[in-house]
Amino acid sequence: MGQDFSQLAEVQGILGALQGSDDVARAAAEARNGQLTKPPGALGRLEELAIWYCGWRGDGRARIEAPQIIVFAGNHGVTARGVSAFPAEVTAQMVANFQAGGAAINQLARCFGARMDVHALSLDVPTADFTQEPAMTQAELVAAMHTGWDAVDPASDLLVTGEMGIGNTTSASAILHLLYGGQAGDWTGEGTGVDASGLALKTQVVEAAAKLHAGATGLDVLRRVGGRELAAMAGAILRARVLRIPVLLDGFICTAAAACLESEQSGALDHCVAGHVSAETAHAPALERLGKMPLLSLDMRLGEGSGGALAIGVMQGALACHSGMATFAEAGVAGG
Ligand SMILES: O=C(O)c1ccc[n+]([C@@H]2O[C@H](COP(=O)([O-])O)[C@@H](O)[C@H]2O)c1
Ligand SMILES: Cc1cc2nc[nH]c2cc1C
Repeated sequence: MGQDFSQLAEVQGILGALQGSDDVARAAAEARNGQLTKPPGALGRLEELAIWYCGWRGDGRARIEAPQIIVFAGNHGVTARGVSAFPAEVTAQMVANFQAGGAAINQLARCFGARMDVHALSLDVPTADFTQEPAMTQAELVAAMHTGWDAVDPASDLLVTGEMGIGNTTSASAILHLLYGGQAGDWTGEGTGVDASGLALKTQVVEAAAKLHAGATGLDVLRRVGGRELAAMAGAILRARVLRIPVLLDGFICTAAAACLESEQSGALDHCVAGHVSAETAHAPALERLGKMPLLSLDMRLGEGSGGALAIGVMQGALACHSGMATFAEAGVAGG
C-alpha cells in the first residue's frame, strides 16, 4: 500500500481515511454460511466471526494460513514509583527469553503455526515518568508507531499484537482513566501481582497522571501516559487495517493502546476482535466501552500476546468450517 507517515498529522490523516470491509465478500460469505451442512446458527459465534473475517479479507471463502504474532517491548520511567511487583530489568531479560524460544508465547505461536516477531524499542531509554511530564515527545510517539507499522508482514492473514514492559499496566490504567473517566481505582489492578499497599500506591500514581494530563484525547493520551510498546501496537493495528488484515487483540495493555486509536477515530477498531478478557480487573470494562465481546475468558494475565494467540485457534476453526464444509446440495443432505 502506498501509505506511510513521518509525522503525527499524517497518522491522523490515515485514520481519517480508513476503508470499511468488503460488502460483496461479506454477502457471499453470508450466503455460503446459509448453505453449509449444519442447522442454521449451530456453529454459534463462529459463523459471525467467519463472515466478519471474509468481509475484511475480501474473499467469501477465506482461510487462515499465515497468522503473525508480534511482541513489542518497552521500558517505563514510571517504574521508579514502585508500581510493579517486578524490577524493570525483567523487560530486557524476557526479550532474551522470547528470542531464545523459552517464553509462553513461543510455545503458543508454534501450536497455531504462527510466525512470531519480537521488537525491543529503545529499552535503554525508558519513557519519561508520566506523573511529572509526558511519557514521550511527539517524535518518539511517531517513531514507536512506525516500528509497529513496519513490523506487520503484508503477506500475513491474521495479526496478534502483544507486549512486554514492566510497569505498563500503570500506563494502560492511566490511558483508560483519561479516556473513560470514573475514578482511578476503577481502572487500576494488580498487574504482575502487587499487594494491597502496592495497589493503593499504584492507584495514586494513576490519579496523579490523570490530573496532570487531564483533557487529553486520542493519540495524545498514548503519547502522554503510554509507552513505546503500546504505541508500536497501535501502529501495527493501524497498518493491519490498511492492509485488510484482521486483528486479535490481546489483554489489558493491548486493549488500552487500541482504545487510543478508537478515541482518535471512531470505527478504527472495526477490523479487531478481542481475543480474550484478562484477569486484570479493568480489562472487562474497557472491552465493554469498546463494544468488544472477548472470544476467551481463561483468567490469564500474562500479556506477550498469549490470549490473542490462543484465539487464533478459534478463528482458524471458524474459517476451516466456513470454507471447508460441504453445502447441503454438495453432500446430498436433505433439509437445506
Ligand atoms: O495482558 C494483560 O492483561 C496483562 C495483565 C497484567 C500483566 N501483564 C504483563 O505484565 C507486565 C506489566 O505488569 P506490571 O505489574 O509490571 O505493570 C507486562 O509485561 C504485561 O505483559 C499483562
Ligand atoms: C516473568 C514475566 C513474564 C512476562 N511476560 C509478560 N509480562 C511479564 C512479566 C513478568 C514478570
